[in-house]
Amino acid sequence: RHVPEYSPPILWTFLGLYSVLLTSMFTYRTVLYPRFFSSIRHIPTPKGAHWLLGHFPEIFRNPTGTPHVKWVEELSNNEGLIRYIGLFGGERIMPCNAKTLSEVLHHKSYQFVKPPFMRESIGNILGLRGLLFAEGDEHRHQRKLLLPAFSHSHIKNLVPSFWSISRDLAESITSVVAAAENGVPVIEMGRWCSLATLDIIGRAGFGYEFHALETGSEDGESKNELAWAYNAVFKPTGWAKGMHIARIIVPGWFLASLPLRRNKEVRKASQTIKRISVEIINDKKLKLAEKKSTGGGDERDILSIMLNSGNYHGEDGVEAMRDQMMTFLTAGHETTATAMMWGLHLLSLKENRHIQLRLREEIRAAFPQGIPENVSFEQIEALKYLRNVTSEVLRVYPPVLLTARHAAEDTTLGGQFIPKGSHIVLVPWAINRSKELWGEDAEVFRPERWEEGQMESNYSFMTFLAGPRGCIGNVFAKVEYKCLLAALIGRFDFAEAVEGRVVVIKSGVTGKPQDGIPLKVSVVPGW
Ligand code: HEM
Repeated sequence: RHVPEYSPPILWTFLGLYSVLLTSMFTYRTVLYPRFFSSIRHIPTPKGAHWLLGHFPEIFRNPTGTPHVKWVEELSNNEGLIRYIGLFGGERIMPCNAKTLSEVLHHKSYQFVKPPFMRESIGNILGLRGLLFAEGDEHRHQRKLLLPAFSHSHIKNLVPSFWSISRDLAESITSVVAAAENGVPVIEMGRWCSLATLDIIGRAGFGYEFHALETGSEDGESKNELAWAYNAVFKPTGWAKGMHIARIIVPGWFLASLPLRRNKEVRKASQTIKRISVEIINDKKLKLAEKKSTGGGDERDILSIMLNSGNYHGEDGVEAMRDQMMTFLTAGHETTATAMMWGLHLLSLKENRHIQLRLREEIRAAFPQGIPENVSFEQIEALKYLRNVTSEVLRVYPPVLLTARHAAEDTTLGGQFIPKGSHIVLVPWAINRSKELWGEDAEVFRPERWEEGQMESNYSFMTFLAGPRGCIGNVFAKVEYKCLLAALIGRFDFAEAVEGRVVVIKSGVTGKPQDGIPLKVSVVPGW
């Protein structure tokens, strides 16, 4: 006022003050708060966090989950919680003993909810109104309704479907091997496994035939629209990681609206999955009406249960059922296909050759007449080595490497105060490979450990998580997996296409091997 020639215009004053304020806030949030003020700063934190980028560079450089395995080891006296720092001071809490895991997964499972970023990133594919994203009473209600589709007695009835598709898979691969002109062919098995698990969830989950295997060409490509859509979404690319980082700075809705090729692909895939889900619902309605008119029986697949419950009315009901179908289609097929990829990879390694041979011996001894037309639940369950191999693959390579939760209210974990809004990271990969829980050879693929009853508690094996929000398809998946593996290992020998190839995990919704699983496949005569 007194010396106007030295006073900046009001706009500059405002912008200057605003910049000072923003810089102070940013410095406080990213540098000062996590070090000096955060109420969770005393939780053991791995060394080496960058002042601005936290542990992010280490997470970014390494395959998903591997820094977490190291931290669990380094901070072994951590009282069940480890804190690490993401980009710009974002704190993450990782529960890592039975007590804290049981609190998050069991006793307080509705206080630790699915975080908003998960809805934004995968909701469009996994169905926002389905079981995976439902919370509180809505979740309890949906889970109770759907449980009969996963009861022991129902899973037993599904074994013939699991087996017949496993046989179809073996026959398809046999044709590819037979058509090969130059010796032992190299086949990318991942695509084939994905087609088989899609057919299984179609038939066993919804009473619907996708015919994905039938339309598979020699390289495992399928003309099936749904198989295409899932392949587009789940193919392991660096994109998922890139989007994850970008989401820290830019809102998810904005990223999704950018005119990028990947966004267009995902949008098209999501529309295809939605359209086909509605077609299946309409088809099922007709079938159920026909059955009712002929006095037909009580169907227990996921879709029939929903339709018969009387809970889903009108257009809104169709939308809710469609989302549920998307949840089961996605959660129930890519996970098992990923586990199959790792299983075949592990068994094809030279150092695991004896395991593959012993497994084949067990399968052939149980079915000496050759690949059977049908098998029963009891026959599959009687194969003890198959059970050990399956459990060990699922331990060493859990398809869901890590997942997240968000504290919906102020709460505690292991006696430590956890403020509302805290980010929780659950890392099956790190728990399943913890030396404290599994011994010095935790990283080694050794099926025999399951005979020794080595599992310390239900919280040592986190592949399916646990508690009310653990995988509802746990038993379904294990039996399905055993059928697929038995049919393939019974008939074929698998060897690495390139001996000693380093297989890198690419993490998307599931942690898949980058570049798939190309294997030398040959038929072992006599089965
Ligand atoms: C090897 C195969 C499988 C693995 C490793 C697996 C793993 C998991 C994991 C880790 C979760 C918890 C995710 C989270 O809360 O963040 C989950 C949830 C779920 N899974 Fe699976 N899954 C498999 C197969 C299946 C199958 C075959 C089905 C269905 C037929 C299925 C259906 C579901 C559903 C509906 C949920 C949500 C449960 C809830 O929130 O109540 N999964 N699965």
